[in-house]
Amino acid sequence: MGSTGEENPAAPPPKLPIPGKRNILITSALPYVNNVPHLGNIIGSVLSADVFARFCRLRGYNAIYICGTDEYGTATETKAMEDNCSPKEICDKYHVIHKDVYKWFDISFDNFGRTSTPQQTEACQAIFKKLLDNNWLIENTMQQPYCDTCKRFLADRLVEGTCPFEGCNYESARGDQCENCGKLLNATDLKDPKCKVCRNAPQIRDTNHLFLDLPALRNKLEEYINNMSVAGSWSQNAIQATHAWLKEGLKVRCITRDLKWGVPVPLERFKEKVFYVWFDAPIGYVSITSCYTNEWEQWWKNPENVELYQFMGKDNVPFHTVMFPSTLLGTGENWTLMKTISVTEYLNYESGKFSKSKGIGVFGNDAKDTNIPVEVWRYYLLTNRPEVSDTLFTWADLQAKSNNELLNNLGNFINRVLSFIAKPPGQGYGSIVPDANGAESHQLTKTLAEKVGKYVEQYLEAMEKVKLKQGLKTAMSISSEGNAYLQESQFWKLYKEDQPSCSIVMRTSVGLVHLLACLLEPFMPSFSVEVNKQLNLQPEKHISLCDEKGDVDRARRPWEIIPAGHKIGSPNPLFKELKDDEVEFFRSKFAGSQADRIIRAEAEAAKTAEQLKKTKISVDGGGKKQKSAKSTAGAKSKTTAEPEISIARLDIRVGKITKVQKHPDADALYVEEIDVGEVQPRTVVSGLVKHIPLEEMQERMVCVLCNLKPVAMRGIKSHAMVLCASTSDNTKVELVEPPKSAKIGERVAFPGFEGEPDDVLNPKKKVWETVQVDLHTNTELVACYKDIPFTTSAGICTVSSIQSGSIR
Ligand SMILES: Nc1ncnc2c1ncn2[C@@H]1O[C@H](COP(=O)(O)OP(=O)(O)OP(=O)(O)O)[C@@H](O)[C@H]1O
Repeated sequence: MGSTGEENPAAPPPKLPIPGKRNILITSALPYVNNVPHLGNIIGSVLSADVFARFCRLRGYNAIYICGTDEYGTATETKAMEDNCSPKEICDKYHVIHKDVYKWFDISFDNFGRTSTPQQTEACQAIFKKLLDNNWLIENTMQQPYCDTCKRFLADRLVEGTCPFEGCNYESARGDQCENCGKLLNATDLKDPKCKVCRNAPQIRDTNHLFLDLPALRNKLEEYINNMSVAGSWSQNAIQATHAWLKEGLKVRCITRDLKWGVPVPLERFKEKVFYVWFDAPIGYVSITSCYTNEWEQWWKNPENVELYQFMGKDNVPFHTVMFPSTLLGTGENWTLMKTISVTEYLNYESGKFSKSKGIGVFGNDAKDTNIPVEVWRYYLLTNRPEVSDTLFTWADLQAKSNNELLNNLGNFINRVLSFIAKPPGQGYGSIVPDANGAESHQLTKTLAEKVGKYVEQYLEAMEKVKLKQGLKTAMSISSEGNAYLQESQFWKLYKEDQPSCSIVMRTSVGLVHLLACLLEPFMPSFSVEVNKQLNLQPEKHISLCDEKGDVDRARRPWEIIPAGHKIGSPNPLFKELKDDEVEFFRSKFAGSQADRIIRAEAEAAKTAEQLKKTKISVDGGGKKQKSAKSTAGAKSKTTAEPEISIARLDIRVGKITKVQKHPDADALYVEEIDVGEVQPRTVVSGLVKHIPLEEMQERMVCVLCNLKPVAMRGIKSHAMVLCASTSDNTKVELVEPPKSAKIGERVAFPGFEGEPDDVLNPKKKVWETVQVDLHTNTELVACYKDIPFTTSAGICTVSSIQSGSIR
């Protein structure tokens, strides 16, 4: 395989294994591309692997961390079909979203790639050919639903029907699994099956597929599992899940699919098929490494010198302990097989499960929007990492941990130390770290140093075994010890009564501050950067945890960590209190599904707009006719006649789309900037993605209804509406177009219906809804209100092909 050639020339050269060093290759389960990752996904894979990668780098190991989006397969094809775009477009969009979320979470990948690359095709096909040459593949005929209308075989999840299990009989069971009873299914078992796309009943047809002969590979596989699970100290949950598979008896596993979006099977008679996503996804680790360096084989075909650590949630285990190793073993090549697997159980959300498909829980982008700093998020997720059993995310727990552990313990310790040192001479040390003569014989300090030494040992032991939660807890204990030490020493009294002892306490404490910044760096890198800034230490001076450099020994003599005479920077509080009302706000904001939240947000926005309007009316006391009618005298206004409902009350203007893009959170919507003759263009959201290609929207002249009440659509406020004609069945939609030479911003006229438009149409009066009934195109393709054409200074407005359509 070659390199992508896309490497950034300014980036450091890719790391390669170094003889004699510990070379550690770290991967986290490739997140599936079709959605935004939630906090469960983040702690289950990328964040956990990131902590370990950062720890390895601190230890001076030669480590790289590889991940990327898993892009092929049915789920992407289905999502693309739903969104009326290509699978590639779905992948491009979500790859960027994933990348941004992980960037915000400070995930330190050496390469975050993707699986839809030529390198992936090359890697998969090469491995496949080896398996074929070595006779580990079997061809079998399967029966699969085929849709005559859609002219294709249907993936299991594209078939819906009644669950065949007695007592369930759920009518919308998916071909791969029944959501109601949770049982795994074969699409052919469903009663009354239907194609999910066209709702026709599929037929069952024969189709040939290739299978990996796992039973024949069993001996090789078991030898690997037995040796490596001990050598790599696999976690109990990984061992259990693997043995459950072995116990069920290894069966041949199908590695091909009748799909288009995937790596093509390089055999003439299979040329219409692609590899199954679980065959190709783990090979993604290899191909993404090959995009990082041409010398990828030094990492992947070098088991003597490289240790492979893989991180994932529990549902991914058998694919990494059985399927992927069997695939690699079957090639007969000298692959670096997984040494250690770190598996999480599930993080659940408040009272239920995180769900991508149902949109339940807090998602990567939501975390950012809360303004709770990333270090708090990382800390909370890691203290709550589901290492041995499922754990629960609750807002109350996040608040308690943030306030009690980060603010009151860690933040408090650091701030007390640095603020005291920063005080002017006479009250403190004028920011200069004092000396610590006699620290070895200062009893309180000696006792503290012994405890800290032990904690550091325990921290290292836990982290080496990937017991991340334990590592974090141990590091935090050092902060508690620090607080107790400060308290016991009564340093504020010592300052007045025993200056040498006070200096010892302060220099030891500032050493602990630096040690904490180091030990906690894998968990909260942004916190460590800030502490080092407040300590006025350059990042390169950061203490490492290398045995060779003697750093671990130094941790046992904390007064030696920061030299006397060093000038610290300005101390600032590191954490903020999370208040009850904030937490309550988040809890209700993120309750229910994402869809519920959008509805709630829109209702909220409408309410606020209504209130604002009322406020404005009473403040400026009139001017325009609508306002004055209401504001002149409360009771009187009730009797004022509502102006007659006609097109004259609508403010339809000629506009030009100056910019258009897809809505970041809604696949059916565009977000446009439209010039309607005002100082600023208006932002308008339109549901036209399925009907008009993006490039055809660009620079188009349009008719824009400008006095609808602004409304938020999936988080973006739309300040007008683009008028379109549609056929009665809504299958075709076209823009209502003014003549090219019409003036941007001019009001579209309807001769005979003159008059000033309403400032803003009151939704309660249903003006728009009433007028809309009479908006249509005629047989000449002219846009009309009743039978009066939409008229501009340059002529009438038309549509391109829809006759007698309705306009809205
Ligand atoms: N609630 C959770 N807690 C911890 N880890 C999780 C949770 N949900 C998923 N994971 C893990 O997150 C990683 C990435 O998941 P992935 O993107 O494949 O999607 P998924 O949530 O498993 O859903 P799907 O496979 O339906 O797309 C996997 O290793 C998975 O095991």
